[in-house]
Parts: sequence; structure tokens; C-alpha cells
Amino acid sequence: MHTIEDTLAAIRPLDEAAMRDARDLQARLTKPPGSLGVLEELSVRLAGLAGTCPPPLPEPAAVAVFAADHGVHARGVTPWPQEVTAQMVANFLAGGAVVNAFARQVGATVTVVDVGVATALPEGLADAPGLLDRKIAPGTADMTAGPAMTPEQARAAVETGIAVARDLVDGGARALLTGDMGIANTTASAALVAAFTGLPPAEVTGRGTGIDDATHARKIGVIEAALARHGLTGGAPEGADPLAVLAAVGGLEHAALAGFVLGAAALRVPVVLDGVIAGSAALAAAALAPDALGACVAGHRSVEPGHSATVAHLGLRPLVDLELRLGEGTGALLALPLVQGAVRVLHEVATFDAAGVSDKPSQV
Ligand SMILES: O=C(O)c1ccc[n+]([C@@H]2O[C@H](COP(=O)([O-])O)[C@@H](O)[C@H]2O)c1
Ligand SMILES: Cc1cc2nc[nH]c2cc1C
Repeated sequence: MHTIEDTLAAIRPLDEAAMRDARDLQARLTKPPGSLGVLEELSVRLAGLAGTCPPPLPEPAAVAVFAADHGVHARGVTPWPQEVTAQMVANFLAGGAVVNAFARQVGATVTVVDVGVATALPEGLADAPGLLDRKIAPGTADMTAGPAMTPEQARAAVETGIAVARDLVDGGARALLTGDMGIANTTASAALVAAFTGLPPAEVTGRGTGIDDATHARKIGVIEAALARHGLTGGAPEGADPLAVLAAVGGLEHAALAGFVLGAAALRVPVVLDGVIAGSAALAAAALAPDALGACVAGHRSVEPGHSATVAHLGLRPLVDLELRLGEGTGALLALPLVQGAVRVLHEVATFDAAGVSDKPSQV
């Protein structure tokens, strides 16, 4: 059993010597210095994470799609019925969702982790390969009426995420990707972003799967009410326990994703984050262990305003910006070849010396 405490204790800063080696190597490769832009800094960071240069290629890759339902669904924050969470889990297991298509495109595996789906899965799916039944509760409670999770549920969900990260790495994965499925989870995400960044709900609440102006206004009001209920208006107070914030307004998938990020960081394996759900979970992970950010790569920039606020707060730069707002892990999967390419350069590109290429431009 890997507890939160063990995992936090194992998370260390990036290795400075490996990063120096990577910067030095980048400068000697047959390309103008800096010409790979953001990918150069990414390769340096992944060397620091691995503690060696070049770092291992981030492959094979594994997506974990954490699925759960939300009590706040009852407040009318999304047009979609709650049953769609279970129906999409069935679709993932049948290989018919966008996450499956994108995973096949890049050779990643998809593991669906039920941490809190409220509706029973269709007959015969309980034993499906690719499904982990780790249900902690049949959805959260309504965050406007009380805490979404008990402290025990929040802890169990974080430790489930840690265990899933460890099991995937034990199974050979060298890149972890976050995925999520949960009708109404953009409400919990926006509440977490507001709590961890201190920004007002009106600035960080988006339209999720697609909602009209009236529903959007109601969603903001619901988040304001939840924050007020839990003493989080204007942001969590200085010194607040991040686990308590997760329990107050988060989802079971958010807590599990926070654990997944912490688990990846403790194992020094890169974790490519998807959109606003993963981002809001990463805020919780970073509040628990700031050095966990060293393992995080922002795969893409989601349309959700709370996601831009999150990556700005965390100092992460999304690799892909395609106006996506799907979730499931789709944005992380699209970014994976960029992450792999960044590292492959350190393994395969010739140095000026070795290739006999002049390493200085002639003076003009
Ligand atoms: O990843 C994102 O940034 C993202 C943005 C908008 C929607 N989603 C997905 O849409 C679902 C939640 O939307 P909603 O409107 O029901 O809160 C959930 O299953 C998410 O995976 C995901
Ligand atoms: C159809 C559908 C697919 C999804 N995938 C992630 N969130 C989703 C929400 C809906 C509604």
C-alpha cells in the first residue's frame, strides 16, 4: 500500500546536473541553438526528472481515464444526463470513443478506472479488460449542501490514483497520460480552480460540454454558493489542507487524478495532463507537493477559462492549442508525439563534432 505520506516523501526536485548535461548536449546538436524552442526546455526538464541525460524515451504510454459522477449534477449545471458517464465508460471499453482512436494513433493503452460512477455499467462489462473497478462511492455528494466527499473518500481516491500510476509503471509504461469522464465535472473543476488560485468563479467557469447563457449564469452561482458554504470564497485560506479543499468541492476523479500526478512524480515518470479536469487536480497535487510539477507536462490548452488560469498559475505551457474541450485524455494523447520527439532528439541527433558540421555561423 502506498500512502499519500509515503508518496509525498518520495517526491524530489529536478536533478540539476542532468539538466546541465541536457542543456550542454542541446547546444552541441546539429541545429542552431534554441531552434527547437519549447521542446528544448521540455527535454531538459525530462532529463532533470529522470536524473540522467538523455532521459528514457517516454514510451510505451498509458492513459488512465478516471470516471466518476457528481452530486452537483442535481443543481442543473450541465444539459447531459448523469447516465452518460456510465454509457461513455462502456464506449471506452468497446474502443469506440475519441480517446480510443487517438490512443491507437500513438500506440498508447487505455485503462478506465471507475472511482465513482453512479449508474450501473451495462451487463457483462464488469469484467471487461481495460476496466479497473475502484469505485469509492456512487458519485460525490452535492457540494452546495455539504462536502462533496468525506475525508476518508478523498484520501481513498488519491491513494487509488497513486496505485494506478504505480501499477501502470510496473507494467512498463514510461509516460502516463491523464484522462477523465464525468458529467458535471467541469463544475467541480472550476470550483477547485477558484479555491486554489483565488480567482472569482465568474472568471474560471466555462461552458463545459456546451451550455446556454442561463445555465452558465446558474453554474457560476452554484460554484459561488459552494465556495461560500466551505469558507473558500476568494480562495482557500493560507495554510488550508489541500485534501480538505478536494473533499469540499472536488470530484472522486479529481482526487484520483491528483494521486496519479503525485504517483508519477514519485516514480519520476512524466505525466502528460489533459484539460481542465486534470489541471484542477494538478493544482491540488502541487499544493501538496510543489516539486510534483516537475513531472507535469501540459498536453494542451482547453477552451475552459479555468484551464488557462490553471496553467498560468502553475507556470506550465500547453503544447497543443486546438480549441478542444472534450476531456477523456484526448489533448494529452495529441501532445504525446511532441513529448516523445523532444526526448528522441537527445538520443538520435548528431553533434556538430560527430557530423563534421561547422558549429559557428560565419561573421557577416
Ligand atoms: O478537458 C476539458 O477541458 C473538458 C472541457 C469540457 C468538457 N469536458 C468533458 O465533458 C464532461 C463534463 O462537462 P459538463 O458540461 O457536464 O461539466 C466531462 O466528461 C469532461 O471530460 C472536458
Ligand atoms: C458524449 C460525451 C462524450 C464525452 N467525453 C468526455 N466527456 C463527454 C461528455 C459527453 C456528453
